[in-house]
Amino acid sequence: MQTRNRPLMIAMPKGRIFEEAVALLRKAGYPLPPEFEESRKLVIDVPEADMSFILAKPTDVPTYVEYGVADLGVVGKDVLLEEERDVYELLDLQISYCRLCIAGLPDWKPTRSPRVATKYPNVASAYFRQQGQQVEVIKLNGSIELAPIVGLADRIVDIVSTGQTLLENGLVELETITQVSSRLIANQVSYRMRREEIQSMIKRLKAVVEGKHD
Ligand SMILES: Nc1ncnc2c1ncn2[C@@H]1O[C@H](COP(=O)(O)OP(=O)(O)OP(=O)(O)O)[C@@H](O)[C@H]1O
Ligand SMILES: O=P(O)(O)OC[C@H]1O[C@H](OP(=O)(O)OP(=O)(O)O)[C@H](O)[C@@H]1O
Repeated sequence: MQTRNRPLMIAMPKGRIFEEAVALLRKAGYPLPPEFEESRKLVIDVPEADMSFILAKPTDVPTYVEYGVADLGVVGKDVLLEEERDVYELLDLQISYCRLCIAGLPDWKPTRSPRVATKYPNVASAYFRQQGQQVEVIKLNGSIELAPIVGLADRIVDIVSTGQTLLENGLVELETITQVSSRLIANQVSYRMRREEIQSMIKRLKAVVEGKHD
C-alpha cells in the first residue's frame, strides 16, 4: 500500500518546544542531523530515520495532523485544548512544562462582566462558563500581560512558566486552569494504517520520558 512506503511525516512546532522535542527524538535513537536546528527549510527529510518533518507554527500543528498531511505531531496541551482538532493524543512527552492561568492586577475590583484578554478564547470561555461567571473574552495574539496594564482587560488567561513576565508587569496569578506539557499526537487514519511504526516510536519515546523521571 502506498502510504506504507513513504516515511512517517511528523509536524514539529517551531519556537520554544522545538529544541526540546528534537533532543528527545535524538535520545530515543532517531539520528536527526545537526543542520536540523540551523536550517530555514520547512520540510526536512531524514532518510536515515525513515522520517520527514514539517516545521509549523505551534498552533497549526494539530491542523496538519488532523488533515493527514502529517501522521504525527508534537504540540502543547494548551494548543490541543484550544484547537479541539480530531487527533489522537498518544503520549505526554513531559517537555515544555508550564501552566494556563488566570492573572490580573492585584487591586482589581470585580465588575459584572469582566473583560478577559487571551490567546485561548475557547479555553477561557469554557472555563468561565463552567464557573458560572459571565465574561467578555477579547482575543489577542501575544503580549497578553499588556492588556490589564493599559486597561484593555480586567483579567488575562495566559501561560505562566517561571512567573517572571507577570512579576515584571505587576500582575498576580489568581487561578490555575490546567497544567501544560507537550504531547505526541497522531492522525486517526495514520494511527490505524501505520500502527506498528507508531507504536514502536511511542515505545522508544516512552523509554526516554520515563527514564528521565525515574
Ligand atoms: N514561557 C513558557 N515556558 C514553557 N513553555 C511555554 C511557555 N510559553 C509557551 N509554552 C509552551 O510552548 C508552546 C509554544 O510556545 P511558543 O511561544 O513557541 O509559540 P506561540 O505561543 O505559538 O508563539 P508565537 O505566536 O510567537 O509563534 C505553547 O503552546 C506552550 O505549550
Ligand atoms: O512565566 P514566564 O516564564 O515569564 O513565561 C510566560 C510568558 O511566556 C509566554 O510568552 P511568549 O514568550 O511566548 O510571548 P508572547 O507574549 O508573544 O506569547 C506566555 O504567553 C507568557 O507571556
